[in-house]
Amino acid sequence: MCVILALLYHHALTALHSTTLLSFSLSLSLLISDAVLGFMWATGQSFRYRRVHRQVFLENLETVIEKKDFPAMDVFICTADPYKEPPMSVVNTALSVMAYDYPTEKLTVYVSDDGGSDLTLFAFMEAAKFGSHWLPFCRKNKVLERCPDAYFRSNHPRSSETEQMKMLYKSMKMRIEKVVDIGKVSHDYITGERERGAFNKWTEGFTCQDHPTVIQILLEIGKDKDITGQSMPNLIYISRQKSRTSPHHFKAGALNVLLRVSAVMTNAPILLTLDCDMYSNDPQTPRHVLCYFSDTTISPKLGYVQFPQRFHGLNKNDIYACEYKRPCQINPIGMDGLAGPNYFGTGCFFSRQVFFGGPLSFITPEIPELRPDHMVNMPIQTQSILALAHHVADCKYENQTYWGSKLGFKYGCLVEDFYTGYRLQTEGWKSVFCHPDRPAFLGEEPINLNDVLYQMKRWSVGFLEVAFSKYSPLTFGIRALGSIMGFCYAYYAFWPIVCIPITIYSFVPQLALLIGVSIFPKVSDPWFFLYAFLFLGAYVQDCLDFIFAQGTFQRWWSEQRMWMARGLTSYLFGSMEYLTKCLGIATLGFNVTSKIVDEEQRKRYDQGTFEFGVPSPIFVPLVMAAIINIVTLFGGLMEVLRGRSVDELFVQMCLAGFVVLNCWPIYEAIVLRTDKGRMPTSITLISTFLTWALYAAASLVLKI
Ligand SMILES: O=c1ccn([C@@H]2O[C@H](COP(=O)(O)OP(=O)(O)O[C@H]3O[C@H](CO)[C@@H](O)[C@H](O)[C@H]3O)[C@@H](O)[C@H]2O)c(=O)[nH]1
Ligand SMILES: [Mn+2]
Repeated sequence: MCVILALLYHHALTALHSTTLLSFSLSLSLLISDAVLGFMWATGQSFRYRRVHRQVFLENLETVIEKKDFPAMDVFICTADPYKEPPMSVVNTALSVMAYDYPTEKLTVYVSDDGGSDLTLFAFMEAAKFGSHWLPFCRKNKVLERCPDAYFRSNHPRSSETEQMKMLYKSMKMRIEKVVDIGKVSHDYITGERERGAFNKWTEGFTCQDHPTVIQILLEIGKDKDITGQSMPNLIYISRQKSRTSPHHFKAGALNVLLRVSAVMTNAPILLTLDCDMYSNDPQTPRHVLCYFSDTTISPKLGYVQFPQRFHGLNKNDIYACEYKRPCQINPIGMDGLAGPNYFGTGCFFSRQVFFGGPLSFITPEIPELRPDHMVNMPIQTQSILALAHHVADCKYENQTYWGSKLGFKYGCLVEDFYTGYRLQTEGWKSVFCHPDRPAFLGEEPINLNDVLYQMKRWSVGFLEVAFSKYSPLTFGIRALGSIMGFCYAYYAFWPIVCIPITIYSFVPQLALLIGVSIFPKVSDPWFFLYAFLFLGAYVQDCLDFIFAQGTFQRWWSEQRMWMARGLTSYLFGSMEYLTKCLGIATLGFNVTSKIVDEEQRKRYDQGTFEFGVPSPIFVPLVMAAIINIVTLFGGLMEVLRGRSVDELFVQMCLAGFVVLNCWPIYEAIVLRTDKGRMPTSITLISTFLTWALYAAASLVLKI
């Protein structure tokens, strides 16, 4: 803290004593940059005060609550587009939770299809049939991997029974993929009358933005049995009504419809929200959660139990730093000692109560059937229940209600998860971070750079929406949660503004060097040690934190590289998009991340090669930085060869050298590679031109 303050003081002093406009603006830009970095450092400290590691003792659970008293659970799975989120993968996710080691008659799986696609519905009809074989198979063989795809990919025991299962799985997969390929469910794929009826809703004029509600009960507790005669869990397909004239609030809107429909149909006190690609990797997970919900020392205020997002299929060095170790695994431990971790949007078990006001201030929903204490005592297929379910899924239902503001998941932010969790905590709810050794859920991350950067751009916009809303963590948050917890949320909400220092440090000292100005202290100057200390201190600490959390050095290197890259791309574009939104020029949308995998891309990804390929504008600032830094490095070397002292340019050259080291894959993609993932020539040309223009402008300013 002292060193950071000293540095800021140094910048302020140089700015005040500067004699020209140029040196004043240079010092000012450094002052702003370091102030932002200092702010991030300071708020980041809040994750270090009270770290808590929790452990459950599953063997004691049934001494506290008997199995017959286990609460019912409703699972929500969201999907939004059959072409970006293959129905086969959604089906796998659903099957993995349907097969939970939990009384099946207490389990309901709701699938929300925002894509309004008959392909997804078809896939789930197939899944319902396959499930009646899969569930008893898992129980009997005590299978750990209950996601069929993961199971058959893994090293499973071979027997005639598993082979038979595999055949069944493959034939289901083939049918689903065929239907998705053709793009429509043709008649020969539909077997029963009931099924045909379901597809009748897809009439002329049914589009994903404009269609009536579809609710289809695919499996019903008590009625549908698996092949051994045991009850199947409920499996319910929902595609809420959509209309071009009503806002649908993206995922938060979908979840609120699920909240209401499930209240009408099953009203389980515990809910699990899952993204369509996050399959369960451990059938014991609901029992872990019960350990917390039945712990009377924490339970009255316990709002949710969050599991970390963990991913499968990352390459060895995780080149795009998609493991998100810090936000998903390290920081929540720090928040757990305070009010508890933030909500990640997936892998989170809620108490239904939290969606109806604070722990001490219940807010009554419009109709009594939605109350969390309402008892459902009719079968879900009852006419009146179905009618009410359709009613609450209507796109106009929420008009003039508290949904999205005081009830349910909160609207108005592209990271509805972060915002909702934050608001729940400010209402007084606590949360718990549950991080067992065996990952409870495994998800997917994009494997090409463009998708990775745009995903982070969406988050950046969302974070800024929270940062500058009336619920800003720095004002409202600190008041409601206390300063340390408020800082934790501020750290995330203001995260995208690191684009300011990153952009400045990638261009300004370099341009200065190219026009011959030295802006950092000489090596012989005592202020130099300040720089050396801060740089080494920050990087070494960062690296150690990462490695102590079971990380590797290479993955840390990727992470710090992507931090830099995101600063120039996602955060920068996100901040600009947020600004244009504030000015009323643009409207924001939730672009679903594609989960489709191109085989060639997958191969390159597995080899650890960066994937550019598409001429995307988001690459431009990144390539510009790569170009200017390498030019600066050579320019600096020339200067030194011509006799200028290294002393003066040392810091600037080190900085350029460090960026060049990080940008190595970009130079490769521009110059050396010939595969489809190389840098598109148009991006290289545009970036070169813009870099040159920047340099020309900078030299012009200097002449004035
Ligand atoms: O209009 C929409 C848009 C998205 N989704 C679903 O939301 C989930 C997350 O979407 P994805 O494109 O995978 O976003 P990610 O960036 O990978 O997701 C992270 O960030 C989101 C917020 O931006 C959170 O909602 C997620 O839980 C979190 O994993 C998916 O299951 C989608 O099907 C909907 O249901 N309706
Ligand atoms: Mn996702």
